[in-house]
Amino acid sequence: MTETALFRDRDDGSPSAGEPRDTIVALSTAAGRAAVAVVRLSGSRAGPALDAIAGARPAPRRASYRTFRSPTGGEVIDRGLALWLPGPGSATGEDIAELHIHGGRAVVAAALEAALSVPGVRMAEPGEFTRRAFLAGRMDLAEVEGLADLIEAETEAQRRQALRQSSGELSARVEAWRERLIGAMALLEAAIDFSDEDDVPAGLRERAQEEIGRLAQDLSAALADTRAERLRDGFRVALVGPPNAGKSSLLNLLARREAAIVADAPGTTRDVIETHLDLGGVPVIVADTAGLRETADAAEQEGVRRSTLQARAADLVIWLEDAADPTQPSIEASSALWRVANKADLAGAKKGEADHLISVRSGLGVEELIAALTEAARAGASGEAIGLTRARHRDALSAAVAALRECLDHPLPEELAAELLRRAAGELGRITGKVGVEDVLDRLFASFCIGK
Ligand SMILES: Nc1nc2c(c(=O)[nH]1)N(C=O)[C@@H](CNc1ccc(C(=O)N[C@@H](CCC(=O)O)C(=O)O)cc1)CN2
Ligand SMILES: Nc1nc2c(ncn2[C@@H]2O[C@H](COP(=O)(O)OP(=O)(O)OP(=O)(O)O)[C@@H](O)[C@H]2O)c(=O)[nH]1
Ligand SMILES: [Mg+2]
Repeated sequence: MTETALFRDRDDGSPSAGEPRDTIVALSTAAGRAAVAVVRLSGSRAGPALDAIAGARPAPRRASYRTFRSPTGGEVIDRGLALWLPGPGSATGEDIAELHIHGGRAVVAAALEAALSVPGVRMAEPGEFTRRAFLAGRMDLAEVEGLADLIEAETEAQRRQALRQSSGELSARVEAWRERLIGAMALLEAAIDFSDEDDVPAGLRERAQEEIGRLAQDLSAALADTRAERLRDGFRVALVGPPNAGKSSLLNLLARREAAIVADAPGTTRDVIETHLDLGGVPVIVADTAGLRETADAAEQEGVRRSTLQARAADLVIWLEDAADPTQPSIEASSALWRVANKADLAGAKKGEADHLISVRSGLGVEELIAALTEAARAGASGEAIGLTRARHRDALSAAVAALRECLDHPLPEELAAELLRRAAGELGRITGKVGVEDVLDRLFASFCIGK
């Protein structure tokens, strides 16, 4: 039997409850009726459980067709494929057993019950398989986050980014920065060591300072590039403008369904209505909002307030106006704003100062608008280098940059400068989870599905 090096069992052979060395089991495929379901076990009892349920362990990493039986009553539960993936070369680093069964609710329940009847096996908590992979050193924190994003990915560009992060690309980039920091620290320490002597190698301190300057620049550039985070969270577009311009009609056209109520009367929309699009692999969140106007109606006032908030939070504001009745944008947009004139089909319609002239009714100009939106979303949400995908990464990097700037802004003694570099290196270490991250871990793993 394989014991993992990390968690040894008690003398009586049974692991104690609540400790990581418990063997865990969960349904790893989605809950509910399905063609096939996978029940997965990880830990030192995974092998004995497989023996008890499937008769014997198949050869490692070879699917084998078995009859699965209840270890207590011997009743046949189902016939399916068994997998035996001994540690440490498994996803969790521990012994893993998998039962690939038919995905009916009762079959899954019986298979879980069979696994739980084996001593030392308990239900897994959300993310616990992945937590074990992290604890076994098989994945670092940024990779785990990438894996969480991979499971959440809804578009191609998101999937590619998450796969790259889960494969260690962000970690490697952060690690390269950290190594350069350590290099600069070594220069400073050499300067300290030589400071009592006459033959101080020339320019140690200067070389360190130059490298700190370059690092501060590179880290600041990475911090300023928000594209990866936008790809993860979605590129936000707000439809705002005067009442009755056709904002809800445009939203419905983009969503290809009647998501928002359209009516002849101005002031129809009050709540913000969001729809999720996939434009060229980038997730785009389009928000329809209440038409902007002075009003005595309290609900509509609140709608107008929410419109302005949406405009402020958006990566792109589409100011939709009636082509026969142009209105200057009266909104504060923190990013790009396009003027789009709608109802080109009506007499008296002019493009005027608008960037686009469209008709939701006839479809005129809509294709071009969607092409422009796709381009904007692509430009705003995907880059070549793997970027920071979470606020957590940004916070750590900002703190590192602040420490470096302090080094650059004041002529500090080497000892103090080295201390600041150590702090910066520690901040970078938080991204990959080398440094104090317990609270982060609990939150992150709780966000996983059970069985992952
Ligand atoms: N059925 C099934 N499919 C799955 C998973 C799983 O756990 N079960 N995974 C769950 O996440 C992913 C695959 N993850 C895996 C990660 C490592 C190893 C593994 O055994 N690695 C060894 C040996 C590699 C080899 O021999 O080629 C190693 O890296 O040393 C297997 C699966 C996606 N698909
Ligand atoms: N002729 C014409 N009418 C349109 C066009 N687009 C929308 N409409 C009509 O304009 C009216 C208002 O459309 P909505 O989509 O509800 O306008 P809105 O901007 O969401 O209005 P509020 O929610 O009140 O701010 C409806 O009667 C639509 O059918 C268009 O391209 N041409
Ligand atoms: Mg509307």
